[in-house]
Amino acid sequence: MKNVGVIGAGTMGQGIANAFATAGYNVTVCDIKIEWAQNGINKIGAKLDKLVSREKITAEKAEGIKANLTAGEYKDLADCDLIVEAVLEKMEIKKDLFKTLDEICKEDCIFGTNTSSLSVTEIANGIKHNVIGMHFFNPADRMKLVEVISGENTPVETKEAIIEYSKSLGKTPVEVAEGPGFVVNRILIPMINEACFIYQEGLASVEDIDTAMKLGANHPMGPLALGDLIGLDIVLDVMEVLYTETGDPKYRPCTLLKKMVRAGKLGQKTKQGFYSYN
Ligand SMILES: NC(=O)c1ccc[n+]([C@@H]2O[C@H](COP(=O)([O-])OP(=O)(O)OC[C@H]3O[C@@H](n4cnc5c(N)ncnc54)[C@H](O)[C@@H]3O)[C@@H](O)[C@H]2O)c1
Repeated sequence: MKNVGVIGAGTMGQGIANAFATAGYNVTVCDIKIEWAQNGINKIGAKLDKLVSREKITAEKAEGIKANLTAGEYKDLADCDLIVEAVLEKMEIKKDLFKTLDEICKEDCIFGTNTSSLSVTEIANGIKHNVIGMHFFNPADRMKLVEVISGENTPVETKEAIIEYSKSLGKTPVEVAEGPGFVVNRILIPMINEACFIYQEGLASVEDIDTAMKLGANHPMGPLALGDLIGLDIVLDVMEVLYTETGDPKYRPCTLLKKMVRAGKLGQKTKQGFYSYN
C-alpha cells in the first residue's frame, strides 16, 4: 500500500489522516513537534473508539485504522508517494514547509495542499516536486467532496493521480482551475458575508435570517449559524482573499464581520458569535 504523509495534526489534518488510514494507506503524521502529531493521532483513536462503542464500526476495523497511523518527523517522509499539508493558512509557512520537504521526499512524490484560498501556483513556486490543491471539507473523514485544484504548472498526470487518490478514499473529486475561493468557498463565504450585511442593515433578526434560508432555500443550516461554525475569522480571511485577489467590490467584507472578529467574537470556538454557546 502507498505511503502518505499528512502535515499538521489539527482539525483538518486529523480528518485527512483518518480518511487515508481508513482506506488502508500507511500514514505518517507530522506537526511542529512529534508529540503534537501523536496527540492528533490519539484524538483520531478516541473518535474511532466512540464509533466502536456506538457499533458503527467493529473493534477490529478501528484497530486496523489505528495501526496505519504513525507520528513522525520530516525525515521519515522520504518514501512517501503523496504529502498532504494541512498547516496554517499562511503562504510563507506552506512554502517553507514544501521547501524543506523538497530536499527529503523522493522525486515522484506529489505535494498536495489543503489550502482553502491561497494560490497553488504561488505555493509551488520554486518547488521541484509537483504541487496540487487537494481541498478536503470539515470533517474530512466524513465529507464526500475533494476539490482538486491545478496550479499553472501542475501536470495533467498529477491531477489524474489525485483524482484517483480521492476516489480511493470514497470521495467525489471535482476539478477546479485555480481561482480565489475555488468553487465552494467562492459561493458559500460571500453568502455568509451577505447574511451579515442583511443583519447589519437591520432588515431581519439573526434567527429569522437563518430560518429564512433553512426553510426558503432548504439549507440544513442558516448562514449565520454556519459562519459561527466555520469561525468568523476564517470567513473574514477568505473574504479578504477574494477581495484582494479580484479587486471586485462585491467581495468587500461586511464591517460588522470585521468588528466581531476584532472583538474576539469568532463563533463556536470562542463561545460567542451571532449566537451564544455558553
Ligand atoms: N477548518 C476548516 O474547516 C478547513 C477546511 C478546509 C481547509 N482548511 C485548511 O486546512 C489547513 C489547516 O486548517 P485547520 O483548521 O486544520 O487548522 P488547525 O489550526 O486546526 O491545525 C493546523 C495544524 O498545523 C500545525 N502547524 C502549524 N505550522 C506548522 C508547520 N510549520 N509545520 C507543521 N505543522 C504546523 C499546527 O500545530 C496545527 O496542529 C488550512 O490551510 C486551512 O485553510 C480548513
